[in-house]
Amino acid sequence: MNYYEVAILKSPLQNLTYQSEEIIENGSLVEVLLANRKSYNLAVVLKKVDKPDFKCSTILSIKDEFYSSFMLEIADFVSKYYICSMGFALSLFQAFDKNISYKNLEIEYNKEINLSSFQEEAKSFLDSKKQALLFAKTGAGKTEIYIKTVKEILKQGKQAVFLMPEISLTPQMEKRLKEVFSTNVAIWHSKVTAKRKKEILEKLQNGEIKLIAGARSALFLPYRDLGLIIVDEEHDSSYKSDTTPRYNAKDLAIFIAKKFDLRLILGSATPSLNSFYKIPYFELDKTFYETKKSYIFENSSQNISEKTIQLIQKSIENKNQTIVFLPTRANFKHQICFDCGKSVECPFCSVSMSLHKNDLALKCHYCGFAQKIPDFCPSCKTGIVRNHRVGTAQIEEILKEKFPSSVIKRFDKDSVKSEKSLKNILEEFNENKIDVLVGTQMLSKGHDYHNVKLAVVLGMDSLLNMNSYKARENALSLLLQIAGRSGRNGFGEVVIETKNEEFFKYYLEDGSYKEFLNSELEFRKELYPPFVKLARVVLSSTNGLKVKDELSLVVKELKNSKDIEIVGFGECAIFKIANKYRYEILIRSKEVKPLLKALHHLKSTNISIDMDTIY
Ligand SMILES: Nc1ncnc2c1ncn2[C@@H]1O[C@H](COP(=O)(O)OP(=O)(O)OP(=O)(O)O)[C@@H](O)[C@H]1O
Ligand SMILES: [Zn+2]
Repeated sequence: MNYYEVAILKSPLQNLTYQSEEIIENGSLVEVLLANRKSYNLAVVLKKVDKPDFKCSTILSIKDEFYSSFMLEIADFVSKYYICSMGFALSLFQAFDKNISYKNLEIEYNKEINLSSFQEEAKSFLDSKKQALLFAKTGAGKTEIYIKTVKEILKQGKQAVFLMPEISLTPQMEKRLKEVFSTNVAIWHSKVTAKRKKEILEKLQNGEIKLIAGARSALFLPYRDLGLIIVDEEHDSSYKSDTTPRYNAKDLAIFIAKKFDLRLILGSATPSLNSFYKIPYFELDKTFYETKKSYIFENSSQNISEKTIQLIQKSIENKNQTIVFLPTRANFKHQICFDCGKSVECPFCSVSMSLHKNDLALKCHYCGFAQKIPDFCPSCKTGIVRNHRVGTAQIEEILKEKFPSSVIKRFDKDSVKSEKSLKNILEEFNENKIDVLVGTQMLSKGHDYHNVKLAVVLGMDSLLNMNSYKARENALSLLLQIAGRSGRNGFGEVVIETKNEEFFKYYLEDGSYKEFLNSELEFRKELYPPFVKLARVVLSSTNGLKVKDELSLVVKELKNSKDIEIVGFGECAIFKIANKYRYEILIRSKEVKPLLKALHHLKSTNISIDMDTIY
């Protein structure tokens, strides 16, 4: 009899030992039955072990799929670093199929890529390093540099993966990639249909597909011989998963590239401080097309100022396109009573209900609860409720009123619900059928439309004032990214409504993002990443008293752990979500080892751990 340690897929359970008459290779997918359960579970054989001194169940069947040693090593790292079961870590991956064999097909590429001399210089630098950061101004033409590099890697018979924030996987990008790589490229993200995914996996394994362009999950496909990982817009927080394991695909890409000696290119106009500090970079600060940009600052207390409206009007008259950014969706974020001053809160979460006029409803953006718009304040029953902090829907409404004959559309989670609606709206915008597009963060990411000559940025102050060590970095990089959508070919204007003109103006006009990063490094010394490791522990439960007691215990335990420091603990900024009371503890350490040691010790089903938290 043989004995094997196996990881149960999609399960928080620790690894278990099973027996089998057969010799099973490491990484094989098998079927097992869990004690006390009747349903079958998929599991992965990790290694052969000695006969244990307890009785084992037998492995029921061996499947045709397997996980490569490359995958097993990465999953092992994920489970240790991001603190989850091996079963959860392996569940990130798509297994190999034993029945598909690989053919090394020759590929012909028709489209020539001609880089500018500046782009060539950047590329030479990237070629000279195994892992490097392309710190390239918006509109510098990063994509072109990536494409040329990918071509070379594929010519060597290797594969490449090109990660992008999900929203950048637009028809435009797809078209650009297909022009060069035709059937050798596939797009991969969560909304691709199951049928198409199956087809992609097959073709990736038989050698027809050589390049995958995708969201963070594209990192976990069955690559036979990966030669290059590209992480575009590497600063983007959507690379961080918000469910267990809370990995960051960008950081994981760095780990994989270093561990397996692969080429890695991180790219951004506003690189994260971590990458800037750790990875050798090339600064490309020439845009591909001749461009000129002017910044206009407005300090107004209105939702959108008169002057901004006039600029939009001028832009419309000139037949140019405008984008309007603000960080809040819906009509208004807060409803506050005129009389008693209380805000209308979700009954299940400690957050304000947002006003959605279209649906005649107040909605909670955390749990989805919706209710009728109340006529009077629910607290004092008599006061009239006022609206606060304007959102995209309201700005859309204001602009539609002002410019009735123009086409004004909204680009946010409420208006873009499917891949199809995303494609449609971007296509319309590309074809100049939309005059003004009002949207949230989704607007800022990588779009390349040459007729946008005006970008309006609202609500930056609420981002800058957020209670996070990253608030300045997040606000400034977002502003630069949005500004980068305007005037990509020729002249562009950017209007910023803010009470923090000094900060933004300095780095936009006199200083540079690099200067900002350097000043931020000074500010974070000894205290914050990249100089220390930061982890966030969240305890949550519907039983508010019990979870508070548990918090005290965990804090005590952590205080006794060596070489780590508790930065702070208490109620989460949003104390209640979906009826669960939430407490958090922020921990830091100069070294990763003591931090992981302390975190691995914590045992409770109410705990979730966020290593390298981005909050
Ligand atoms: N070598 C080139 N040949 C032809 N066109 C190019 C070349 N380089 C860049 N361009 C064009 O310049 C524009 C900007 O390029 P791209 O979209 O790659 O910029 P980017 O660096 O990704 O910018 P962002 O950071 O704003 O997303 C695009 O329209 C692209 O087609
Ligand atoms: Zn709620």
